[in-house]
Amino acid sequence: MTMTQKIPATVITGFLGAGKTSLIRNLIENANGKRLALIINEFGDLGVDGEVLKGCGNENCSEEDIVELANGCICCTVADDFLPTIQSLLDRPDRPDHIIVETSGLALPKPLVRAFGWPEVRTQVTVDGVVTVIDGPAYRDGLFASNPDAVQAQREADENLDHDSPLEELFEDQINCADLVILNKSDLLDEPGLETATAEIRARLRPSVKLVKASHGLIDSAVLLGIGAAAEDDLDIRKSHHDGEDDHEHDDFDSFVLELPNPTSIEELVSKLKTAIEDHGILRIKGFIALEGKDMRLVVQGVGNRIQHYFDREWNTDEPRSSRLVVIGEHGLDANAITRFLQG
Ligand SMILES: Nc1nc2c(ncn2[C@@H]2O[C@H](COP(=O)(O)OP(=O)(O)OP(=O)(O)O)[C@@H](O)[C@H]2O)c(=O)[nH]1
Repeated sequence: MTMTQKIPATVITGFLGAGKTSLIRNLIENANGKRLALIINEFGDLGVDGEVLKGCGNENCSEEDIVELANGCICCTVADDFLPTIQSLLDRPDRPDHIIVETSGLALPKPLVRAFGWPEVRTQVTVDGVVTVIDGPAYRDGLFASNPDAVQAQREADENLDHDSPLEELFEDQINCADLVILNKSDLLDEPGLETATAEIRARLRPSVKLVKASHGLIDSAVLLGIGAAAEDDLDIRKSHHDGEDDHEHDDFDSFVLELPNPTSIEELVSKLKTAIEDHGILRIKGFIALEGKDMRLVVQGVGNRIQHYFDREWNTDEPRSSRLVVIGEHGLDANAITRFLQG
């Protein structure tokens, strides 16, 4: 009797805008004939990542193979969202060769990996590897480091406090869970910057964890897939700040969707967005813009103060030509002020 082989699944994690979607897009295009199924979880409900990936139009991964989970962070909705989704992929007559799960940039990977250990899943699927994508320039600029002054002040006020910043905690949870870490956006770091970042990150990883550099998520699929970690079996070595907690919240972060009047100039739009990002400490901004007089849809991607934009396709006749952006930042983001400024 032959045993049915478990389907390998790769969990892709990494902070907002680190390059997870770019990595997956590249993987789809270089899958060497493997049929991939994607489960995409995004913070903010515009579904930008799903749209970008569906835009690939690749036979290794058709639109039906892409499932979007938009009800909040996957780590909090595993039972309601993730498990039924995995089950429905497994019930298909044409099962995928490999499942890729893109978590939202704010998700803790460990609760998701734990879900793969649930009895109904573990007999059929195994976590081939947890891949953590790091935004190189954001790391260099200290986004994930705790603020030493603030920590000292807290320590003096109460020595029992958890001293880490929310961004640092999340970063640590994401790298602690990894089997493979990708230092992405290498093109934006100089050689000494790359060396420093590599050495510092290396020192924080378990010895068995591989660290590779990449630009635009370009990684050989042979490095990415086939790690064979069975991560669901060794959760204990993957330390989390939330170990022992039944539940956790994402209330360190806020997000909202903003509708803009359709702009007439890309340059003006980008300059306004940059001002808003700087004035309000926005971490991530992305969405679709209907530029006046253009039949193409404009995709806007902002990570920190870096903004990219490109036309991806013509507007469909049955969709409203409107301009909508999702805005994400740390808790306390002033949605009203940002909206007033960008709509004005
Ligand atoms: N210069 C440079 N830009 C990159 C690189 N990788 C990704 N980007 C850009 O960074 C932005 C965010 O990339 P995504 O792949 O959408 O990042 P993500 O991690 O999926 O983002 P979220 O799903 O919002 O967390 C896009 O504008 C990308 O084109 C890179 O290696 N170098």
